[in-house]
Amino acid sequence: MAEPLVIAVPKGRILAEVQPLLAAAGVVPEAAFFDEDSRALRFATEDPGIALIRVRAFDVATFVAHGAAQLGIVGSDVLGEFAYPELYAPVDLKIGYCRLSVAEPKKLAETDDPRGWSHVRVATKYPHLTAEHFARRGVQAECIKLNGAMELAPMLGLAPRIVDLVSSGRTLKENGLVEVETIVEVSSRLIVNRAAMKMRAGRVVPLVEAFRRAVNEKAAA
Ligand SMILES: Nc1ncnc2c1ncn2[C@@H]1O[C@H](COP(=O)(O)OP(=O)(O)OP(=O)(O)O)[C@@H](O)[C@H]1O
Ligand SMILES: O=P(O)(O)OC[C@H]1O[C@H](OP(=O)(O)OP(=O)(O)O)[C@H](O)[C@@H]1O
Repeated sequence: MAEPLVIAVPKGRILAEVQPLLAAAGVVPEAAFFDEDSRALRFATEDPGIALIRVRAFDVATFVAHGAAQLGIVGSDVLGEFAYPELYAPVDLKIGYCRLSVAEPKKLAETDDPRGWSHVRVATKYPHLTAEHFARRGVQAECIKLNGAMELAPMLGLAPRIVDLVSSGRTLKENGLVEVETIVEVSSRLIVNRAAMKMRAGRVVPLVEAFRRAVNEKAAA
């Protein structure tokens, strides 16, 4: 029998929204998959032809781009940051809604005018998307790469501004920051390795269609 298809799923915040979608697409993982205390990383499903792996959000794209997993679920922020040509993103899963924004301390925003910026120093997990955004605006961006807790950067003098994901705005508010510019709206996507889409079309295409149907049914409900 052929090796099972591997679907890479992010652990952390999107997982709760992914679970009903997997079920609606007919992917039923073993119980340990839903157990946060499980240390396992690879999980069987009811279909011996499909396995799941649970990895960090940024690593989903890497596993799928290199063909170590054939499909994955990942935010469009991560896709934009890496821009892997090996990835095809056929379905917007309509979960994980947020936006990538520029933020700065409330006090600075009172007098600041983003239209006047010629150079900015920002702390971010997204140096490529940030540099692209500012380059389009003719602003030179100096990015300091962090992997989390960007909100600390302005108050500790690491960088006066940050570029981070915003949803409710609560994290910014609780850290004395305000949003001054939206870079891009974000949602999660189903991604597929382009070679797997061709070579294993018989298994991959029906699975992609099952996810597409699951999203449409949820939207219609
Ligand atoms: N506040 C949010 N609301 C909705 N979706 C979000 C939010 N924050 C992040 N996301 C989505 O979830 C994905 C994972 O988020 P994030 O990188 O914050 O997770 P994490 O669990 O901290 O990951 P890691 O620990 O691997 O760095 C993001 O790529 C984005 O697409
Ligand atoms: O506008 P809000 O609703 O407050 O959401 C924004 C926060 O969500 C994300 O972090 P997450 O909670 O995933 O934790 P992280 O710091 O581990 O990335 C993001 O990096 C912000 O910090």
